[in-house]
Amino acid sequence: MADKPTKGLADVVAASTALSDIDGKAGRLFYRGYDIHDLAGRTTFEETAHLLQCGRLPNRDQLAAYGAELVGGRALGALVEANIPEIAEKQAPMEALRTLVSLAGADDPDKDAGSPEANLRKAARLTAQQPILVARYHAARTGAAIPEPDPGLSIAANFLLQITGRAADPRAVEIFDACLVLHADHTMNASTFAARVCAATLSDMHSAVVAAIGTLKGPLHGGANEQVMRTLESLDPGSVAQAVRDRLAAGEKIMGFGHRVYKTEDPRATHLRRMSQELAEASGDDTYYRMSKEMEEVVFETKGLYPNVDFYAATVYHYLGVPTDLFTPVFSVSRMSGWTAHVIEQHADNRLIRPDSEYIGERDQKWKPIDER
Ligand SMILES: CC(=O)SCCNC(=O)CCNC(=O)[C@H](O)C(C)(C)COP(=O)(O)OP(=O)(O)OC[C@H]1O[C@@H](n2cnc3c(N)ncnc32)[C@H](O)[C@@H]1OP(=O)(O)O
Ligand SMILES: O=C([O-])CC(=O)C(=O)O
Repeated sequence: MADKPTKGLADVVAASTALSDIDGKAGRLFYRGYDIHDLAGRTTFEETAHLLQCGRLPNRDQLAAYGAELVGGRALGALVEANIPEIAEKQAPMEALRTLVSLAGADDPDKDAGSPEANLRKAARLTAQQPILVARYHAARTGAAIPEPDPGLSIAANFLLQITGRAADPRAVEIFDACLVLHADHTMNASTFAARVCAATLSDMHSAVVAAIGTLKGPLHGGANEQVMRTLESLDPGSVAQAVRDRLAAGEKIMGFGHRVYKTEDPRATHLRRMSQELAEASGDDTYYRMSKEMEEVVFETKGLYPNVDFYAATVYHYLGVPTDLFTPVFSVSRMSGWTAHVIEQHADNRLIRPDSEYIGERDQKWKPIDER
């Protein structure tokens, strides 16, 4: 007989990884041994993606080569191009991305290859294409003319350009770039685990990240950042504390709070809170930031819960001009770098992931013909 399961696999070690590490008690996060506090604001998203996918922080030559690969990888394939308009009309953003990335698998020049070299090329292309897919989806549904990707711009600068239609100011680009760095990888979170389960059957990288996108979408995971903004929009700025207390008393969860691993402040939230405050003050209307601070105080006072990465990311994206329903797609733009690195790592030392289950159903049932049931 199987052991009792741990509900939600809490504390179960499901994989070995050299990609990221969390100290949940101390509130620390590391990518390949580098403290997130040393990376955020000092290392670009491109450098971070190289660190995760290629194993080291790049020197100038390596970064130039990887950057050129990313710029070259931005071009979308024919099948994706042909289907963007209809998908934008019929699917919500995360559903659309799930479909478009699946189609991108059919367009990929390495689609029939699973070698380590092909996986690295696919990882770069997927990382390059994800922001373009979000922007092209948004343009198709709004009918807006979208600037062409600018080969001279970083992923962060190009994304803000394509989403808002104008060149973002350099500080906004720095902040958005740091957001991408902060969201890039996070040990065995649900979407990464989904990607690794898929990859461990020796399925291909596109299939694995499609599983991950579908998993990130849920409001208990990446979908929480959109819900945080919806909550802020639903509250009266004058009665935030009482409304949050009422919701908690009614047994509701407040999105953007709590975490399976962190028992103290999520180190990413420390950066995002600061960025949210800076952007709020620069915008001349800090209402949502002040409401967020009040929510944070009440949730801590009432439940002892800290904000997670999704809480202040919501107002940061809002102040940067990202539409609310694209917040989770923005998360996927960053996490694509981590998912693909995990697929590479899984394929490099693979064993099928197949846990056991505890049977809790009926036993010794007596079969009857259909007319006697
Ligand atoms: C990128 C990310 O994925 S970060 C997480 C994003 N998700 C969210 O912000 C959604 C809100 N938060 C949650 O639902 C949870 O805290 C999770 C999913 C993040 C972690 O879940 P778990 O580790 O399974 O904790 P679980 O949901 O069992 O919560 C434990 C207790 O804290 C409470 N709790 C946890 N989070 C919250 C919350 N946000 N608001 C109110 N109560 C909460 C639960 O109700 C539960 O209380 P109980 O023991 O009295 O029943
Ligand atoms: O680790 C988790 O469970 C969720 C999370 O914070 C992330 O994926 O960034």
